[in-house]
Amino acid sequence: MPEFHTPPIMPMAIRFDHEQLTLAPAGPTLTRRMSDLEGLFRDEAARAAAAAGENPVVYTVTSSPVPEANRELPQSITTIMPGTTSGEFWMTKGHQHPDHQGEIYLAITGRGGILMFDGEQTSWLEMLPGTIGYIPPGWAHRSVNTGTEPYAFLAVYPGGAGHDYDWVVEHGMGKRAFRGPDGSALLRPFAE
Ligand SMILES: O=P(O)(O)OC[C@H]1O[C@H](O)[C@H](O)[C@@H](O)[C@@H]1O
Ligand SMILES: [Fe+2]
Repeated sequence: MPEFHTPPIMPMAIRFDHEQLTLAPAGPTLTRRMSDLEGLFRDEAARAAAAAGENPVVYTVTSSPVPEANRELPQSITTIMPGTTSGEFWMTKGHQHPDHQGEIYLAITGRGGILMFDGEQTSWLEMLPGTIGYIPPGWAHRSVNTGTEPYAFLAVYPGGAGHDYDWVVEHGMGKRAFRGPDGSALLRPFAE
């Protein structure tokens, strides 16, 4: 059998803690605060003011030890806090896979959505606990918390796909998700 790592990755069981929203054994984790999201919300001035003030945590990503390497299938739990910035729901940065490969998300808790953009079309998937969202190759993707509790999902993705954040800065995401009058998500044109 070919070996891709030193030491090789061995079969493993990964435990998901539904209360803590953690994986064990654990791999890398990251925390993204408002200061990490420059230029991504419609109201950049409001984002900058929040970053200069309390600088809240917007989301965390905790991974298993499976590496982001070709042919591996790493997993992560992303937890997005509830909130809005000038009415726009809190969200992940969003990225395109430089190597166009698909990805799946499984919603675990809370309420959210996946905004996808292929450069021409926008797609929006409602994500409730138990929903599996499929992201086809070539669709940039951003997750959004549309509820009032933390929204968490499991992602399983090809380890060699990579993360291109500049693509989203260059092309946008087609639409943005705002809190509508009744509290539910209202999609508006990206630049409106
Ligand atoms: O990378 P972001 O756009 O900030 O999204 C946060 C994370 O969401 C999911 O968990 C993906 O599988 C991760 O690869 C990604 O890093
Ligand atoms: Fe991805």
